[in-house]
Amino acid sequence: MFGDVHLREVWFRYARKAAWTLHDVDLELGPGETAVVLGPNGSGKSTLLQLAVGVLRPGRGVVTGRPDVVGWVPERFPADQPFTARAYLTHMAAVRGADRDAIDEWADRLDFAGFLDVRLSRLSKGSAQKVGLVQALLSPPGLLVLDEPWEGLDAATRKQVPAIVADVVGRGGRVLISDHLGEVSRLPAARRWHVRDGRVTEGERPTVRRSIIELAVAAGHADRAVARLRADGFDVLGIREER
Ligand SMILES: Nc1ncnc2c1ncn2[C@@H]1O[C@H](COP(=O)(O)OP(=O)(O)OP(=O)(O)O)[C@@H](O)[C@H]1O
Repeated sequence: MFGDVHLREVWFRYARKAAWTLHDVDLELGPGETAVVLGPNGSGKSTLLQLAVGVLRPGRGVVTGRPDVVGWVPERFPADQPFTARAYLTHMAAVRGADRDAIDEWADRLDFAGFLDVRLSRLSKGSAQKVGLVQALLSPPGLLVLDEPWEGLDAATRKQVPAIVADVVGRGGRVLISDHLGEVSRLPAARRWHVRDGRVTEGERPTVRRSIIELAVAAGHADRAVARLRADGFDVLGIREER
């Protein structure tokens, strides 16, 4: 979990001799940090995210410090597969060495439990996106990459995105999110990376000054306390058990 994910002098193009889609990209994202990637359609936001995930390789430069567990939710979950959501997620949990209970926990949290036994190809776009989100969260990711998470999801799940981000950064993970709907206001403490003309520039760092308060509650009440704090708009940065 330690250290920055670093895109070092990264250049990328989709074909040899084509124009560079991104060039001179030098960015770092540290543990506990969130960055929102902003930019017009076709500017290269998804490309940047896929370079960070490792599904695209830079033409020049290198990405270092990528953690072992990377959760990636592409813009569109590929739902044309002949499995039920549960069979797919069970397989993904086995591949990732994740606890199977995580499937039911996330399905409950995202109000998706009733769809677990439906075939992926029969799910609505919003439900398929939830499967994509759950597979990315089965093992707590050191880097979570969400491509336009607000777009495919229903309103109730959209509201949960900041809490999911808070969970990941609270465990020392990093989160990278693209956003062309202007939903970034839901994440006031996030850094902003602007993609334009193939370059990525950092926006002004958020200036929200925060006070960090540590609380202790009886272990059995932790979930309820966290839910209430989040409902009141507070950032819950982390939860740990007393030894
Ligand atoms: N597989 C590909 N092959 C060739 N060109 C591609 C490919 N994927 C994307 N591009 C091109 O690369 C550029 C950047 O695309 P990208 O999808 O990264 O932009 P984006 O900012 O995420 O766009 P949007 O907001 O519309 O999702 C665009 O000109 C796009 O047409």
